[in-house]
Order: sequence, then structure tokens, then C-alpha cells
Amino acid sequence: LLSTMPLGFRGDGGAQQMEMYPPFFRSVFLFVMLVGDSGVGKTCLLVRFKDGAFLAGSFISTVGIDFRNKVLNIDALKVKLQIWDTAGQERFRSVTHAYYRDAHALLLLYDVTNKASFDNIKAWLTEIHEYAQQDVVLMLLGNKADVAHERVVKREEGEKLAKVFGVPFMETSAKSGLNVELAFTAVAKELKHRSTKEPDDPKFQLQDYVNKEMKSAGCCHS
Ligand SMILES: Nc1nc2c(ncn2[C@@H]2O[C@H](COP(=O)(O)OP(=O)(O)OP(=O)(O)O)[C@@H](O)[C@H]2O)c(=O)[nH]1
Repeated sequence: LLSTMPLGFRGDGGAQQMEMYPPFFRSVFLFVMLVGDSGVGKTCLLVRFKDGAFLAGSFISTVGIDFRNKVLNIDALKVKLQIWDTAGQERFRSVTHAYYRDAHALLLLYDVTNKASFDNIKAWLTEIHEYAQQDVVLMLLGNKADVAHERVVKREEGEKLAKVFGVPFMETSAKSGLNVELAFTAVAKELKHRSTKEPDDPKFQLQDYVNKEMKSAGCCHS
């Protein structure tokens, strides 16, 4: 029963509520939403994270929205992620708009082999600004980093765009698994920090955290 108890993260309410329980009973429920153009790999990223597998073969576009749950342990806290996989196709936009407001974190994807999906990031950020909560945790992901020969967006271009908009960034691959777990863990950590931090605690720096984790895994970043 206790493990299914949703504890809010927004505002002081969530933090106060968390203090009511000893550490081993603590559990929080977070909503993470995947957004980006059709075909960038949102469903594959989620399947890789949830099942550790890659969905090879024909591409089946998501209709409207799909949900999956996964539990993470973040610093001895049980974090239950409900992940919303949205349809990238324009015709489902009105359905997905309705979900932004309740999302705690957004993973915004483009495809490094598709320039249009990268160029559309600005439009996605405008949409996020319009529909999501102001304090939503946001991270930009350049997906399909495993594809060397068809790459048209350099990692540096992704980093530059992310810097311009002040958004944390890294490249991922649903196919190889590169940084997939890290993307979800990082946003969960940021939300956990916000919820439990004392007034004098230093701010959690999401970009620093992912850079450090990638470095210790021997992975790719400048
Ligand atoms: N090489 C490679 N292919 C990928 C990767 N991620 C996804 N794909 C392929 O890209 C295609 C689209 O993937 P999806 O996950 O269905 O894309 P989506 O963003 O969910 O698309 P919508 O549901 O239409 O919004 C599929 O053919 C996948 O096999 C990746 O990291 N690397």
C-alpha cells in the first residue's frame, strides 16, 4: 500500500508530505513525457529503457499517446516513473497538448540523421513554453547516435542549440542503449533534488551530472 502512495513533487506540498515517512517508506510518482517529431525514436527509447530491447523492423507510428511504468531507485528513494510516449505526427497534437500540464519532466528528441527534426526543435520549445508548467524539467536528446554514415547533425550542433536555449543535452541511441538509462535517471534525480533539498543545499546541475556520468562511463562529450 505504501509503495503505491503517490507523493507530489510540485511546490512545498510534496516536500512536506515526504517528510512524514521514514526513508525506507519513501516513494514518489513522476510523469515523464517524450516529445519530438514523428520517427525520431521516442517509442524505441522508451522500449529500450523499459525492456532493455531495441524495436527493430518496420516503423509503427504511435497513435495519440501510450504509457509505460518503470521504478528507479534514486539515492535510496523509490521513484516510480510513468512515461508518456506521445505521437509525433501533427494530427495528434491536440491530444498531446492536454498532457503537458501534468508532466514533471520532458525529454525532447530529435534524430541526428534527420535535419528537419533538428530544425523543428525551436518549434517544439515554443510549444513546450506554451503548454507545459514553467518549472518542468527539460532535456534535449539527439537520438540515433549509433548511425555514423547517415548522420547530418553533429553533436556540437546539438550542444550549441541546447546552450542557446539553456537546456541540458546529450546524445542517445535506442539501438545501442547509449545514455538511455542516464536520460531518465538524470531527470528523476533533478526532480528528487528539488523536492528534498534544504534551502542552503547547492542547486543540482543536470548538465554537470550527465557529463560526469558519461565521462565515468568512458562516453562521448566535450
Ligand atoms: N539506428 C537507430 N534507429 C532507431 C533508433 N531509435 C529509433 N530508431 C528507428 O526509427 C524508427 C522510428 O522509431 P519510433 O520509436 O517508432 O519513432 P517515434 O518517435 O516514436 O515516432 P512516432 O510514434 O510517429 O512519433 C524505427 O524504424 C526505429 O527502428 C536509434 O537509436 N537508432
